[in-house]
Amino acid sequence: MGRHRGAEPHEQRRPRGRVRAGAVDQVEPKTVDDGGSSGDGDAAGVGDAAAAAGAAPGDGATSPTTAPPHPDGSGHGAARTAPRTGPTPVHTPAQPGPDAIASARALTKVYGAGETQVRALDGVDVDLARGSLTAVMGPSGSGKSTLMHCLAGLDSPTSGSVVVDGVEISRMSQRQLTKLRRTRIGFVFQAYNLVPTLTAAENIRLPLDIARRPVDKARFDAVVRAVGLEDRLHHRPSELSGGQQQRVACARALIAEPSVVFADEPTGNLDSRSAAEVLGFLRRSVDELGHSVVMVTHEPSAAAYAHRVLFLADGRLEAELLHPDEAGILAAIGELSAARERRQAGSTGTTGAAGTAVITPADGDGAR
Ligand SMILES: Nc1ncnc2c1ncn2[C@@H]1O[C@H](COP(=O)(O)OP(=O)(O)OP(=O)(O)O)[C@@H](O)[C@H]1O
Repeated sequence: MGRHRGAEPHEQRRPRGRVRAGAVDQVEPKTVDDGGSSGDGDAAGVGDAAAAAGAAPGDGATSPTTAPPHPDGSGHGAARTAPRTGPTPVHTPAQPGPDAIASARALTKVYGAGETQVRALDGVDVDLARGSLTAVMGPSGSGKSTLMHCLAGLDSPTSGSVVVDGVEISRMSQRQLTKLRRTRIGFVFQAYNLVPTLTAAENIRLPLDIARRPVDKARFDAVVRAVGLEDRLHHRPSELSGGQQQRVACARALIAEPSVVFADEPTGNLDSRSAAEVLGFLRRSVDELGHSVVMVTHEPSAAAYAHRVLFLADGRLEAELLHPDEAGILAAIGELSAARERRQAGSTGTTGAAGTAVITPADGDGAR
């Protein structure tokens, strides 16, 4: 996946400080079996419709503003006053507070059994703030998608609890989870998952149509305006660029006013300009429309749009970074990776490169 070099998301102020990461003991074997995983097809109320191929960027569509206004941690445009810090351990209270839109406690997910067993999540405690954009990063196989799927009710945890908007979902039946996803959760996937035979407007309305809920015209117009698709509403996905298709998917995720939107690599298929448009929209949907968004990404430039970045490694929450910018995220990835290498070298008794690793996105730690 190429790196995005879109519009600078915000004023850059590089965080400083040392990593005080939590323990990450070892790399688990990465084995894929059929764990009855995610994606039961109704996530966005549209099944798993094949995405139309993204067309070239720069097609003249109305572009949403590309830069988030104030990614300062306050989330609502206040002047940044707090000094920035580097990544720090994640301290999660015993009970989720009212500000949490989604929470996990002791969240564990084990796939398979015996020698092929994989502990994809290993006791994750986290609160995701209401009215905030949270990015989840980590090396490939660290458990990002599994965490998102468990939080979104797409996958069932092996143990632990998940609360979404005040409702405990980890022991819900499939029927209850389906209803929850339709009513409280919005999804944006890397592959757009638009229905190719429907127009943009019909795709946006689909979750409401499936739920047999009326379309509030004012809400529809506001969402369409926010994603800048007023002049593309009657086009089918194949007539839209990749960025436009993903903006349709974002509008579809938001039309039903979900409690929280989960976005899995939403810019993974996009060029830098389209990525900036989509990320700018996701950020504005939080800052201006009051939504809550959780986004899995490998891209430091994408994570820089978030209020908070969570770093996963080996199924555990390793650290978090508040008030992130791209340089600070890159620095954090390097520090966390070096700390892991030091721990591994310590546990195996080897010496040498530990502590000297320089990790770039292309190295696959935090970015593919
Ligand atoms: N259905 C499954 N069956 C068996 N193992 C699985 C399954 N789904 C995920 N895993 C394993 O769980 C671990 C975490 O996977 P997950 O997809 O959550 O990681 P990720 O951080 O999202 O990775 P990537 O960045 O590569 O998408 C990996 O070792 C993966 O191989």
